[in-house]
Amino acid sequence: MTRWENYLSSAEKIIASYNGSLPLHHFLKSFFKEHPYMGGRDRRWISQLVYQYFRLGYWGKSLPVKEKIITGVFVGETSENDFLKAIRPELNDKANLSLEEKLQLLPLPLDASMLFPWISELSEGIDAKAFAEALLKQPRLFIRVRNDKLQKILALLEKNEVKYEVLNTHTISLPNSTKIETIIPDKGWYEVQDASSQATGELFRPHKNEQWWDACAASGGKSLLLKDEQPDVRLVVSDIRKSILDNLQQRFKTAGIKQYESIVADLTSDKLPALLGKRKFDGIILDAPCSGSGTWGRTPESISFFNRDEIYKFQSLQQQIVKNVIPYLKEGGALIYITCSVFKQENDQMVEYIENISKLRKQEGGVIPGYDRNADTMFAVRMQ
Ligand SMILES: C[S@@+](CC[C@H](N)C(=O)[O-])C[C@H]1O[C@@H](n2cnc3c(N)ncnc32)[C@H](O)[C@@H]1O
Repeated sequence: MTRWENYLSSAEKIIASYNGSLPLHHFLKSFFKEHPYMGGRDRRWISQLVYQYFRLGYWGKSLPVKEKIITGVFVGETSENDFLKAIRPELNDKANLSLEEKLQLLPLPLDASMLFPWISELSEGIDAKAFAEALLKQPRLFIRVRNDKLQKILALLEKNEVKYEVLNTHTISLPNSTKIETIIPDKGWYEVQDASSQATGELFRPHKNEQWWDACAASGGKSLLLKDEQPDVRLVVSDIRKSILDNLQQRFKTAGIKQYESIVADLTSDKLPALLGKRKFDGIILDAPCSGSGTWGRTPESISFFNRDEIYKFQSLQQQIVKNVIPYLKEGGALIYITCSVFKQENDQMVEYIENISKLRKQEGGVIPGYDRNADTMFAVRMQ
């Protein structure tokens, strides 16, 4: 067997044994631990083959796994590569064709609903074809520039010959494989944060001395965005998981942010008043637990294992959380409702729900498409 046939056979084995219960990158990690003779290059290629297989979603279920892997590499890679050269040279010769042209050459037709079978559930404003086809490609890595370090960061990227793109004064798009932490040693200069996630911050607009609550803070991506916009907000962060708030603490320390209060809280619990007392906030960021369907370009295995009923489980959790959180908003205060979902049940229908149960009205926002720049697709609205 050649090296390339070995890669293909390992990828087939991994796909046959993977059942979706662990994230694929964890599963691959333990697979490679059990096969320590595989070097870095082997691991990269095998992982890529497995990911390209899952990027095709429901397409080609009747084909042998091997054929689906080869097709995944053919449609997903934009240039000639050693794998196709060795395994299917006639496809390698066509690797530079456009996606449209490549789709004409496939053994079976491929449309958006095969790549993403829940097209009818998409939020208003999402271009279904563009969204689904973007799933074929690995998303980019994005950083948010902090402390006016744009020029210094660009100089380092150029020195390291990284092909970057500056999207705006604080967002840089980078190849996914960029080892950013070795290129920019000072972690205070930037945050790794998806371009669409960065864009949610445009809705915050905090003022000096205001009191804000990041209610599902996790490791603090949105809180850091808020504090960088207005360092003088008084901030409360909470999450149901203590461990993730420990990560937040570490991240805040690195970013030089000291003033904030951290609370472990289950937002579905009736114990919330005991934790928050009579406080009222000028702004609440509710980055709700959700399906994560807007980020499946990074975890394409999710498409093969997702069950549609889960959308409604998330919607019901979001309704419960929203109902408990809104009473803590001051009269005239702003609720920033965010998800990284593309489903209308978690987005548009939640806005309707909030308007039905409260005096809050949507002021601005909606879907933040990521498919035009190889980023996640998110949803963010400002309600007041
Ligand atoms: C989308 S993530 C938040 C991401 C974060 N805002 C950021 O920018 O990095 C949602 C968070 O909600 C938390 N969560 C889930 N269920 C919860 C609940 N019942 N009460 C409070 N937090 C919850 C999860 O632990 C998770 O960290």
